[in-house]
Amino acid sequence: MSDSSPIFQLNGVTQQFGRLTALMEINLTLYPGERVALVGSSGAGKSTLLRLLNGTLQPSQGEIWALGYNLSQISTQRLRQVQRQIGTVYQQFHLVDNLRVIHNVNAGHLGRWSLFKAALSLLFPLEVETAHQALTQVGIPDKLYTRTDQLSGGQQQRVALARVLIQNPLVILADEPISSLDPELSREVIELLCQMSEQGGKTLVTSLHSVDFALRYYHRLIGLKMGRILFDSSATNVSSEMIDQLYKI
Ligand SMILES: Nc1ncnc2c1ncn2[C@@H]1O[C@H](COP(=O)(O)OP(=O)(O)OP(=O)(O)O)[C@@H](O)[C@H]1O
Repeated sequence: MSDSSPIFQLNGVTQQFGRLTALMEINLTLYPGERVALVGSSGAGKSTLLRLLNGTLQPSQGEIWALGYNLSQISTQRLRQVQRQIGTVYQQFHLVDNLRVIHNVNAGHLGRWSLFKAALSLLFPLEVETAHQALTQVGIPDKLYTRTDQLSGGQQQRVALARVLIQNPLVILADEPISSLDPELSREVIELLCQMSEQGGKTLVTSLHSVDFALRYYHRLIGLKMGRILFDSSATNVSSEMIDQLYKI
């Protein structure tokens, strides 16, 4: 894959859940280093699109290419290799609450570590300095040994970001990463995500309910409405009419 090859390409992708069509005939190309926000009402298909991109969902129709591979035609082993290059951050953090922070951060190594090493690290934490550095980058270095469920929501989302830093993927997908945070923490988390994308040259795709954040921090906005792409535009070209149309019932 050359630097300018698409990182994702979707050709005629439709996603059905029983009789419900969550996404309809999506054609989309995303390039390395792009910062893309997915916006649209609840149920528009944003999370479904992210699950298709990280290969946790297979499309009902169409093709998904990620990092040069057609996801429905590769071996399980190759799929795991591709997925190692795609880090996902979720609204509900997806952390193990009763473990200390260091173990949740070290989960970023899991795609590379053997089962033995992973089990050993639960008893005697490995790569402590690397975990500490990642936590320093997200602003909570002192929480290394705190139990995860003793942290605030904003701090837990930072732990999830530190885990992605450790995973060091080519792509970061973030599914409504700020919906359970207050406006100030939301801004900090979005700024951290953008910083991670910018410093590492990583592609960032984020689903967001806040159009303001999308316009302020992202290069490209994709407006999804009832499973279709209503617009796909640079942030500077998104007009208030386009936003009104997106949220109009
Ligand atoms: N596993 C599933 N089984 C059945 N229906 C599903 C499933 N996942 C999503 N859907 C449906 O697909 C549609 C799109 O859902 P999706 O979660 O992608 O929307 P969204 O834009 O992310 O919404 P929100 O902003 O509320 O998270 C919705 O109608 C949802 O109920």
